[in-house]
Formats: sequence, structure tokens, C-alpha cells
Amino acid sequence: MAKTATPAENAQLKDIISHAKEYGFVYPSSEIYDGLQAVYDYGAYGVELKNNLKRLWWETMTRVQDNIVGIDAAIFMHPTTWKASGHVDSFNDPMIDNKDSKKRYRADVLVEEHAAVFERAGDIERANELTGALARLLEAEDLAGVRDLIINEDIKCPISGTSNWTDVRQFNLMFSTQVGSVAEDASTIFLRPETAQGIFVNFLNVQKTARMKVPFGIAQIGKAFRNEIVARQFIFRMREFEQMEMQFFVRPGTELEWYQKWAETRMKWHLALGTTAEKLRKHDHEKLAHYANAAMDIEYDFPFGFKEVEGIHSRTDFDLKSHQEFSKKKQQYFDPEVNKNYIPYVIETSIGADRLFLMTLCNAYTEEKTEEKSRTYLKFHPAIAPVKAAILPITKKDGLPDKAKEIVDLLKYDFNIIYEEAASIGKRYARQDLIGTPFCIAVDHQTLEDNTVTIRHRDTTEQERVPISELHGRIAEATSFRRVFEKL
Ligand SMILES: Nc1ncnc2c1ncn2[C@@H]1O[C@H](COP(=O)(O)OP(=O)(O)OP(=O)(O)O)[C@@H](O)[C@H]1O
Repeated sequence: MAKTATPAENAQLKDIISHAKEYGFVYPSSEIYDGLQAVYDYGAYGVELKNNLKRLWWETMTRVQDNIVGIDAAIFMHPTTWKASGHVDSFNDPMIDNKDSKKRYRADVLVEEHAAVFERAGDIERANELTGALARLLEAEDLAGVRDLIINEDIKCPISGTSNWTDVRQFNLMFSTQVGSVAEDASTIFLRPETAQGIFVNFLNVQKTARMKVPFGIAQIGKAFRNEIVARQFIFRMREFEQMEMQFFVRPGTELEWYQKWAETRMKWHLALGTTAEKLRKHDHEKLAHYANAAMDIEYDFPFGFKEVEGIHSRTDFDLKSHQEFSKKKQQYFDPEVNKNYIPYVIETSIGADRLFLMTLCNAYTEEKTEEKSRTYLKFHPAIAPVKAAILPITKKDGLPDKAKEIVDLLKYDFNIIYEEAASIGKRYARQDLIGTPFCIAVDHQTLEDNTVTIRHRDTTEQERVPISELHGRIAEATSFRRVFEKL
């Protein structure tokens, strides 16, 4: 059930959003024009973190797991794709407007948030009654019934404070655009709302050209677009975002075993990346989409409550079968082991790169307060940290900067390194903590004598003396993806 955030949780989210902006992770899009709702840009450290997360996912899928290859399909697809997938007819959310404030809401979210008030007050029965009624109405596509529920519950607009509501209408979340000039007989196409369909329509291309045998998977990372009705909660719900999806094609009848396997594998992946176990949970879907015979989400305890980060869905043969019907091209696979043709069943793992980014940021954000001092740092797993090491000469004199730059040259081809010589060493350490750099390497007078440096570790703030010749190996070991893969 949806949980509305308490003031303390909202404050924590606010701190994280302002940290993300101040330290170069995420900015509102086109901010000089006051931004564009639910669209964001990634800054100097944000892009590094996001790229590392994407690369880690990609390598997990295409290298560590057996039998998965990648593709990169276009964002634009033939419009019939979206007819076949069901998105044209049913990729909708119910919306409602308040006539006084002119604000638009998702009707289902209004009811869920109302139910959450009862839940927080301990009236679980009443809360369940409300969400149950909502689920039945949505299932029956009874939009007038959803409106009646809102009116009967006396749910008010938080802005105007009135219950002067419009009817509830379905709102299709796909963005459309025109291809070709008007003179040339332009046709309407969609910006893909998920990357999965690019995989389905290429199923046979990939199977044949990469010579894959069922069971096998196809992985893809790419942009997706959804005209979300209510876009709040920072990069949790965006209108332009990135998905990392993998469709795993299996023999019919074996899909539920694979579904369990993938649910476990994906959970392990999150744990291997250092996500706190108590903050992760699996949530089985009570209500299944028309194409699924099993589905679950991996949820993370964000400052605004447990919410979906990744979906694992057993999609049956719905998509391939539907593309076969609409395209009139057979989407079958000949299985030599059982000597017959069939349309494979599909297990999908689907995660938003931006949502994973937000989870990683929330999970890493650490405020430590002791009597003497307080410190904020980002406790990223070194494998995904945006900057791996900062090279810091303790003074700008005596040839220390030159010595430090030699160390930069030694490391920069393999690692993202920062060199900084301004401000006190303490201030420079603090700044690296704020962007989550696991190692600070201080170059001092002793370095000139014996070619050793001090490594200061981000999480413990402990320091140790290390020969320069060991630096490359040490950083490589700590930041290697292998450290994550070994835990899978
Ligand atoms: N608007 C969005 N902004 C950012 N990430 C998104 C958005 N919509 C979906 N995702 C990501 O893509 C993944 C798979 O998409 P899916 O269609 O299963 O999501 P969904 O069930 O519609 O999500 P939600 O219920 O939160 O809208 C989600 O788990 C999420 O990580």
C-alpha cells in the first residue's frame, strides 16, 4: 500500500535532493528557464555514477550470466508495435482534476494516500477495505465508481481544500510525434514507453545471427518516455528516463522456475552492490497484468516509503504471440532437444537506471554525528563510485604538485581521478567525502624522500602509508567489478 511521507522523511529527501544538486549529481532540466517538470540532467559526478551503474548491469547480464547478449534498438518503432503490445489501448492511468485549484491528480493515488492515513493511524482494516475497493473498481474499469469512492470518502484537493472534482478519465501515458513532413503524409509514431518491445521485435534476428539456443536472454539499456500524470519525488518518477531490461526466453512450462531464479539473482545483485538488506524487500503482485502469470517487484525503503525499483515479470508468450499475429510473421523457435517448434515464454527483469541511481544515492547518504564533529559522506561501493581517488599534495610548494601529478599520470588511464591542490587538506578530504570518493591520496615531503603516500579511507577516515608502486594495484582491486560479481 502507498505510504505518504512523514515530515522527517520529506526532510531527508530534501537533503538528498539538495546534496545531489550542490555536489554535481543531478540538476533540474533547463533550470535557467525554471526547469521542466519531471525531467532532470546529470552533472559531472552524476553521469559517472550512472554510467558505472549501467556498465555494471550490462556486464553482469552479458558477461557474468550465461547466454545473454545485448542489443541497442531505436527509440522510434513502427506504430503497430504499440498496438500489438497493448500500449495503445491500455497503457493508461486514471486522472481527475480539481475544478477549484485546477490541479490534476491520479485518481488511484488519491485513494491510496487517503488509505495510508488510516494505516498510519493503526486502522489497517479500514485501509485495506479502501484499497480493496479501489482495486475492484480499477479491475472493472469502473471510472465513475472510482469518482464516487473519492466523493463518498470526502477526499479533498490538498491545494484548494475542496472536493469539487471532475469525472475520472483514462489518460494514455505515451508521447506521440509526427514522422515525415505533413506534405509527405506524416504519420503518428510514439516515443517508446518501455525498451522491451525493441527486444521482442528483434527476437528472431538475434536468435539466428548470434546463434542462440533457448534458454537465452537479450539485454538492452535505453531511454523510455512516459507522460506521467503526477510527477513528483525527484528522479523516482520522470517523464524521460532510462530502462535496463532483459528478456529471457525459455521453453513453455519451465517459466516459473526461471522466474524464481531471476528474482533471486536480481536480489543478490542489489545486495552485492552494498544496498542495506533491511531496506530491500520482494513484493508479489496481487493483481497481474493481462500478459503475466507471475510478477513481483524488488522494493527499496526510500525516504517516502517502500517503492518499486525493479520488476520481475513472467510475461508468458503474450508479446511474441501478439507480434506474430499483427506482423503475420512467425515468431517461433525450433527446439532441437524436444524436436518441435514453439513460441518461447519470457521472464523479464526491468529496472530504471534513474531509480537505481536514486536508491544508490539514498543508500549511500550517511550523516555521522559525534560530540566532536559531524560529517556527511556518500558510502558508494568503490566499483561504482564516480571518482575512484583524489590526489592531493599537502602544499602547493616544494615540488609536491609535480610529484602528485606524476601519480595522476600513473592512474588516470584506468581510473577516474581528481587532482586538487587548493584549500586545507581537511577541507579537501571533506569535499571528496561529499562526492563519495573512496580513496584520498596525500602527497607530502616524505613522498619526495621515499616514494610513499598516505591513503585516507572514506568510510573509516583511517590513514595508512603505502608505496606509490602499490597504488594502481590497490585501487584496481578495490574498484573491480569482480568484487561485486563474486557475490552473485
Ligand atoms: N516514470 C518513471 N521514471 C523513472 N523510472 C521509471 C518510471 N517508470 C518506470 N520506471 C522504471 O522502470 C521499471 C520497469 O517499469 P514498469 O513498467 O514495470 O514500472 P511501473 O510498474 O509502471 O512503475 P510504477 O508503478 O512505479 O509506475 C520500474 O521498476 C522503474 O524502475
